Amino acid sequence: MEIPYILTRPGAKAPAYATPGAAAADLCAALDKPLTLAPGQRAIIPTGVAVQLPGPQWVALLCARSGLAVKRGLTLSNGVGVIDSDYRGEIGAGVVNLGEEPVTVEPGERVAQLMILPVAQAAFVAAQSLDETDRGEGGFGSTGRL
Ligand SMILES: O=c1ccn([C@H]2C[C@H](O)[C@@H](COP(=O)(O)OP(=O)(O)OP(=O)(O)O)O2)c(=O)[nH]1
Repeated sequence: MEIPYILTRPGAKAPAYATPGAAAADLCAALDKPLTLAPGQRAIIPTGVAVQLPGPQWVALLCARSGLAVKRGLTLSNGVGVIDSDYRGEIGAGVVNLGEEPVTVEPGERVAQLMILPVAQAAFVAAQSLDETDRGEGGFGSTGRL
């Protein structure tokens, strides 16, 4: 499938799959100078990319890059970003430094990855009861640790 995009800032980079067959395309920091986040500090990093999804049956999910998160402590402050199909603005990466050291993001550095997925347009229907399952209401670790 083709996803039209525009670059909204000078120096912005197009979304790009790091390897053929990768599930998500990397987005880069459209910064004009390095940005340093202190431990615990949050920021919105502009990506300089706006996309046009084909319609409401599609969503783009903005996900953390695991290396950045695991090695340097920089992850997405909102967990996963939901990019609605009707959104035409620049995609921003809300980040937080969860580490104990300052983290510097360089201009052009890959900061997040964008995954395109089909999505169900569900109708939520109020009901009197829900059908029974083996799990029932068990959750939050109800099956134990091992
Ligand atoms: O990490 C993100 C998450 C969202 N967005 C953009 C695209 C999305 O379509 C829009 C709104 O996101 P969301 O619905 O999560 O925001 P909200 O906090 O519920 O506010 P809104 O009232 O704008 O829906 O913001 C981003 O650029 N990056």
